[in-house]
Amino acid sequence: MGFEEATPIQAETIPLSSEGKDIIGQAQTGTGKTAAFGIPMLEKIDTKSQNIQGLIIAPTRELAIQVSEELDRIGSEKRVRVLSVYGGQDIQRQIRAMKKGPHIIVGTPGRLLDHIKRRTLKLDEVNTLVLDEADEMLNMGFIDDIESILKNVPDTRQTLLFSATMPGPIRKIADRFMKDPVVVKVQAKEMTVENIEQFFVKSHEREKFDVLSRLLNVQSPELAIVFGRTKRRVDELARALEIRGYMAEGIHGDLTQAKRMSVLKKFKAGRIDVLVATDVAARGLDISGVTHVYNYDIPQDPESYVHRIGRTGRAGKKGMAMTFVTPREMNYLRVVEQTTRKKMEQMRPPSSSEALEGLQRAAVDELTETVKKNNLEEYKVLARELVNNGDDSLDLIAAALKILTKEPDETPIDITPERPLTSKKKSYRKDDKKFGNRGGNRGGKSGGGGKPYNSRQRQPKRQSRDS
Ligand SMILES: Nc1ncnc2c1ncn2[C@@H]1O[C@H](COP(=O)(O)OP(=O)(O)OP(=O)(O)O)[C@@H](O)[C@H]1O
Ligand SMILES: [Mg+2]
Repeated sequence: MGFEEATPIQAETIPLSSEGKDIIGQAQTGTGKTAAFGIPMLEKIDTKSQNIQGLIIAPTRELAIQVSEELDRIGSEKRVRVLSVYGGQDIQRQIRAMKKGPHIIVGTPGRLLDHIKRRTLKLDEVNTLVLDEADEMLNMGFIDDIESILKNVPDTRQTLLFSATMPGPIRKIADRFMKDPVVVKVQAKEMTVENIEQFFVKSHEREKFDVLSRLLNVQSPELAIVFGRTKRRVDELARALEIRGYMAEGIHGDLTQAKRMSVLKKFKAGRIDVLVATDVAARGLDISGVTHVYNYDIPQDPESYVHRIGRTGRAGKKGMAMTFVTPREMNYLRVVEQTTRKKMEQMRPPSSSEALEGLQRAAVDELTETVKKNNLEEYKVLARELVNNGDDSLDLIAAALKILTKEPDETPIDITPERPLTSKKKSYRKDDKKFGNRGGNRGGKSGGGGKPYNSRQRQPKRQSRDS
């Protein structure tokens, strides 16, 4: 796969895992945790057997698919069969695939449980279990589902639990499902990746969209993800960006699975370059070329921040993260900073002339790229004619640039305002019930906030992304 050396989390956990130990593994986003649990699991598989020997549970469908693809690649020489099962896909098709004797199953909790109830999934030969993004599954209220699934997995199994964040309540999972786990925490000064430059942009709710447009124009990301708080937000933003001429589409849990997959596919192929998403895309997704992450709405908890911005700056690459914060949410920003132990630098919103300049620079880049490609023969005759006609070549280039420049589109856009997150002081302790607001039927409403960890236990189920 072109890997030259093990990443620290791989170097530390693979030997332990091969000895059969239960492991809680924590390391920053994009540092190869998938292979860290995947390689020893693949090593153990007996390919002569037709039984399922490895089970991986992941919080979202797209992540389940991605993990199964990565394991498939690593295990292809050995001919290990890996199958993903998740909600929104035809269950009969999954049942047929199950009959081909996969060695490893990667699934989302809801669908795994469904198969267990239908008796189409036999887990009694599973010797390795992985909970990827374990803390998120706890947030989403999947712990009872996981418990039910694990009743079907032998107690003698090895259990591995991985995430970039391990908030306190994760202990609950460890106590319930693991045996003397070794905690491996890759030591890092900050919880976020150093290669990601982190900024915040102070902006009033009603100005956010123009600020976003200008930032996109100035920064010209290769691929960008814009995170919004709710599904409605994502729909509105994606449409508004399209109106302004960006190639953008939204992804969230209310779309059909076919749509979710096609949007993601287009994004990976660069046929859209802005993906607007709810937290459904915050965890685990590994998409190369994502250079910028914009938190259009500040995330509701610090872990979500860590994972969202971790969609860029992966495997040693550089990235940039911009978090929009309304004046009333400044408090909240500090809570995030305290958790990540990293200060965000304030960025001034670009002016419209800076935005224009950004677009002009993009035109210059396009022009010089085209010169580099050097297949201009067919145009040189005309070019020579133009120059010989006496027009100044500087004027000619300037005209070409003017035509190439996609001038800023300032079409007025109407985005439904979101209420700001309540400040730490207001919501924490005095009125802890507010945390219950998280989730809601739009996939995470505003409200809630404050202290990140200990308030979690009382939260009701966040809306399922898995159904
Ligand atoms: N040893 C390695 N050397 C180089 N690249 C690697 C190595 N191991 C994994 N990678 C690549 O690094 C990228 C990130 O890996 P992966 O998705 O497993 O990260 P992660 O730690 O699970 O991140 P997240 O916390 O966001 O889920 C992937 O493209 C993966 O193929
Ligand atoms: Mg991962």
